Order: sequence, then C-alpha cells, then structure tokens
Amino acid sequence: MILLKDILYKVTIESVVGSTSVAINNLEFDSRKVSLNDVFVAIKGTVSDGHQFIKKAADNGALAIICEILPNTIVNGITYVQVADSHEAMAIMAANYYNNPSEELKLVGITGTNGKTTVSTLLYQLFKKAGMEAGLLSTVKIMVGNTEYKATHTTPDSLTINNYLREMVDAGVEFCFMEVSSHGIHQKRTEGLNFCGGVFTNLSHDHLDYHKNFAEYRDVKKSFFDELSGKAFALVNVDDKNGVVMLQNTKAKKQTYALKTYADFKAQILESQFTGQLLKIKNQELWVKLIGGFNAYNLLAIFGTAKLLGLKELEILQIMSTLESVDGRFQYLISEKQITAIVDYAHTPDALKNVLETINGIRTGNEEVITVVGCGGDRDAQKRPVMGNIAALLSTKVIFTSDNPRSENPEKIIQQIEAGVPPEHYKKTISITNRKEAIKAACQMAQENDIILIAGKGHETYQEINGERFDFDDFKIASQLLKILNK
Ligand SMILES: CC(=O)N[C@H]1[C@@H](OP(=O)(O)OP(=O)(O)OC[C@H]2O[C@@H](n3ccc(=O)[nH]c3=O)[C@H](O)[C@@H]2O)O[C@H](CO)[C@@H](O)[C@@H]1O[C@H](C)C(=O)N[C@@H](C)C(=O)N[C@H](CCC(=O)O)C(=O)O
Ligand SMILES: Nc1ncnc2c1ncn2[C@@H]1O[C@H](COP(=O)(O)OP(=O)(O)OP(=O)(O)O)[C@@H](O)[C@H]1O
Ligand SMILES: N[C@H](CCC[C@H](N)C(=O)O)C(=O)O
Ligand SMILES: [Mg+2]
Repeated sequence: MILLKDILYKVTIESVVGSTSVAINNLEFDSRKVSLNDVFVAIKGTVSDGHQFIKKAADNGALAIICEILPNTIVNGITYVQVADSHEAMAIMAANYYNNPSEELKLVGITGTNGKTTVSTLLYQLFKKAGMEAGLLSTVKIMVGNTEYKATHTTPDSLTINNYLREMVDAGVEFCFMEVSSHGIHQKRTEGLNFCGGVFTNLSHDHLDYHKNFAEYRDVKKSFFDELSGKAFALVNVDDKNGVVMLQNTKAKKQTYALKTYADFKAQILESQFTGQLLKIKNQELWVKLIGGFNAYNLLAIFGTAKLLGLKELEILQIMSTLESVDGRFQYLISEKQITAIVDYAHTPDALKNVLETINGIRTGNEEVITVVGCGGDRDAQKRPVMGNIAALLSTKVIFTSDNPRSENPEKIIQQIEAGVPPEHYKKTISITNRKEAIKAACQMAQENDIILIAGKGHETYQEINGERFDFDDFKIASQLLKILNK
C-alpha cells in the first residue's frame, strides 16, 4: 500500500486541502489515463494546461490532485496538494513511487547537441561485453538487460524513466546509460534522479524554436551539471568552448576529455579510412570500426566514462576496438557497382558538417558526393538555411527533400533550406519533395565509386506527414533501389 504522503516526500508543497494519509493507486499526468484512486498531476504544457483537466481527472476517479493553482471547485473526498512546480513535483513523486531506483544502480546521463545516442549505446554495449548487466534509455530504443522496448522520446517523462529504472534494478542491472535531452532537463523529466556521472559531448545550433536563444539552451544543459552531487563525476569535452561552462558550478568531480587541448583523457587520430580509424589513447594504439573525428570524441567519452566507473584501461580499449556503429549513424553499404550509400542521423548543422567533412576526408579521387537532405517540420526553422548552405558547400550534388514535415507544408520547408544556398552553387542543387523519389534520383545519378549521403532520419522507420506516420526506412529504400537499378 502506497500512501500519498509517502510519495510527497521532498516535494515543495505550498498548501494542502484534505488528507495526505490516503492509499493511492497509480500516478498519472494525463487525465485520460486516470482511473479509480489515482493521483493526477496537472502540468502546464506547451500546447495545453493540465489544470484544465482537473475536473476530468476527478470524474475518472482521481483521489488526489497535484497542481500549481487550486481549482475553484473543491470536491469533497479528493485531496488537493498545491505545489510550487508541477513538473518538479511529478518527477520527485515518480522517483518516490518507484522507490528511488536510481539509487540502486549506477546511472550515467549523457547530454549535448550531438552524440548522445552514440555515446550511451556504445557504453551499453561496452559494459555488456565486459560482463556487466546494463540498461539503456536512448532515442533509438530502451534496453533492460537484453529486453528491448520501443522509445518514444530521447528522454522519456519522469514516470516512464523511473518505471524502467525500477524494472532494471529488479532485473539485476548495475549500470544504466541514459540520454538527457535539453527538453528533458527543461521539463524536469530527470529531476530527483541520482546520477553517478554526467557526460557532455558538445553544444551547437538546435532547438532554437523551443529555447528562447542559444544562451538559454546552453544554461539548460548546464543546469544538469549544476545538480550533480559531490559524489558524481562530470566528464566534459573541453575542445568545445562550452565544456568548461558546464563545469562552472558543479559539485561533481571535474573530468575532461579532448583531442586538441590539455585534458584528463586525450586521444590522437593516427589514420582514417572508410572502414575505421587508428586511434592512440594512453599510449595504446587501437583500430576502431567507427569513423570520423566526431566518433573519436565519442569513443574518448566512452573510454573516460568506463574508466571513471572502474573498468580496467586495457579491457576498455580491447572492447572498444570491437564496437560497431549505432543504427542509422554512418550506416553504409557498398553496391555491386561500387556506389557507397551512407545513412546518417545528421539533423543539425554541426552533424551535417561533420559527416560531410568525414566523407570528403576519406574520398580518394574525383567521386561525386550526392547529398539527400531535408529538415523536420514543427522544429527549429533557423537551422534550415544553415543546413542548406552546408550541404551545398560540402557536396558535389544536392537533392533537397522532406524529412518529417509533421504539420508543416514540405515545399515551404524546402524553400527555407534553399535560401541558404550561395548563388554560385545553385546549379548543383535540385529539390524533390517526395523523399523516396529523391533517394531514387540520387541512386540514378550515382556512377561507380560515387558516394550518396542520405541525412536526417538515420534509424527512423517512419515518415511523419500531416500528423500521420508512414513506413519509411532510408537504408532499406536505398539498398532496394540500388539493386533494382542494377547499380
Ligand atoms: C514540446 C514537448 O516537449 N512536448 C512534451 C510535453 O508535452 P506538452 O507540454 O506539449 O503537453 P500538452 O499537450 O501541452 O499537455 C499538458 C498537460 O496536459 C495533459 N493533458 C492533455 C490533454 C488531456 O486531455 N488531458 C491531460 O491531462 C498532458 O498529459 C500534459 O501533462 O510533455 C509530454 C509528456 O512528457 C511529451 O510527450 C511531449 O513531447 C512531445 C510529444 C515531443 O514531440 N517532444 C519532443 C520535442 C521532445 O521532447 N524531444 C526531445 C529530444 C530532442 C532532441 O534532443 O533532439 C526528447 O527528449 O525526446
Ligand atoms: N560527437 C559528435 N559531434 C558532432 N556530431 C556528432 C557526434 N556524434 C554524432 N554526431 C552526428 O550527429 C548525428 C546524431 O548522432 P546521435 O544520434 O548520437 O546524437 P544525439 O545527440 O543522440 O541526437 P538526438 O538529439 O536526436 O537524440 C550522427 O548521425 C552524426 O552525424
Ligand atoms: N530529437 C530530434 C530528432 C529530429 C530528427 C529529424 N528526423 C526530424 O524529424 O526533425 C527532434 O525531435 O527534434
Ligand atoms: Mg539521441
């Protein structure tokens, strides 16, 4: 039996109407999911305000309402708890409800604009290969040991997080690696969790639709490190100028990694090829299968984290050389006619630039680099012309197309991307709204040894148009088309 007052432990309460010594059933933040004796948390969202659904929750049988503003009508028999911040209250209550699972395993949060999925997934793989029980909360999937669940968010809501963490603890998981998105931090989805470490990958342009400006976006990320405990570690990339910003006010043990500057964990890239790269870490040379300078950073972050979590250096390096790239991250195939098709989740300017620079760095001759790219609808519109510019400057041919248009007009999105193309590069770009047709055109254009980059959707297996999701898989489509076209 769980009492309301037990899950309110550590919540900042402003006032209470009714008794908190009542036995509760579930905790919910969506009135539509409330049933008899549940607790409903009213949250001010980005689209609607949960306070408007308090009556609906009561009608559905809620026993207690947690809210920032008490409703005008108080129903007898329901307990109302007024809190300073519903998001925060829900996260703390969720942790209490599931008996604080984050304190029973080693939880590491990975944040930054790019690289979160890569770093957290590789850490999960590394720890499993080292014989540990591991868990993963990522954009691509959720893993509780070997059991896979579908992910809906990069960082799920606090109830979902704590639910999975409890399942992990019960399954004997010792280490959990989770992505911490800026939306997640801002909406306090990770509040009340006990992190034993935080990792910062990098910070560049994204989500300027949600955050007021870059400074706010940076400060939201920083607040994650501000809240780490003195027992935790904060491992940051100091080649990124915002790395030191993340460490400014943290109580955690400060640790750094870098390729270019002085740091606790350093690496050198000795050689780069299409099939991998040769790295030097701690005077040990190792061949890794992941390519690109950005992956050297990701691998160094993994090395540092694993070391800080107590694994032996040599074992870490041995396992690192066996790690495979994550689904939809520089996933490539070479066709019969020696055309290389690469699918990559680059959906930010920095990621697109890195991936194209990596491709250009390993080109051997005069191959064409044909980029197929778009930008998501209902997301940061400011990044569109910037990505258009990068695609045009770093490719020999570009086909602008749709990503997930969501509720927006796909042609308008493409026009905004095209606005960033310098006039002297107009000739090399075309636009084809239908993504499958765009990939087909790229496959038709490609000749022996050419490289096709299909960017933005990576592992996604759908395309969202007008609120509807259709089956769509960049990698499958490209491989089928290259076969059909006898390329
Ligand atoms: C913009 C955003 O982050 N939205 C998230 C937010 O929803 P919201 O604020 O829009 O909620 P709302 O619809 O306004 O509703 C407010 C409240 O009323 C409640 N409600 C609503 C209707 C009703 O009938 N009854 C009711 O009780 C809702 O349950 C909610 O508690 O809170 C919801 C619950 O946690 C999230 O599912 C939802 O994610 C949406 C689906 C989303 O697309 N989020 C993306 C942008 C996101 O979070 N992305 C980041 C990764 C980004 C990255 O790093 O690249 C992520 O971590 O996934
Ligand atoms: N360390 C890095 N620095 C810059 N770019 C990177 C880095 N790691 C990966 N990328 C690029 O960013 C893309 C997305 O990588 P990944 O999925 O690991 O990032 P993410 O932070 O999880 O993204 P999201 O915010 O969508 O969850 C990759 O496909 C690659 O192009
Ligand atoms: N986590 C990111 C993913 C973007 C992926 C891209 N394919 C798009 O749909 O914009 C977001 O939700 O903003
Ligand atoms: Mg991710």
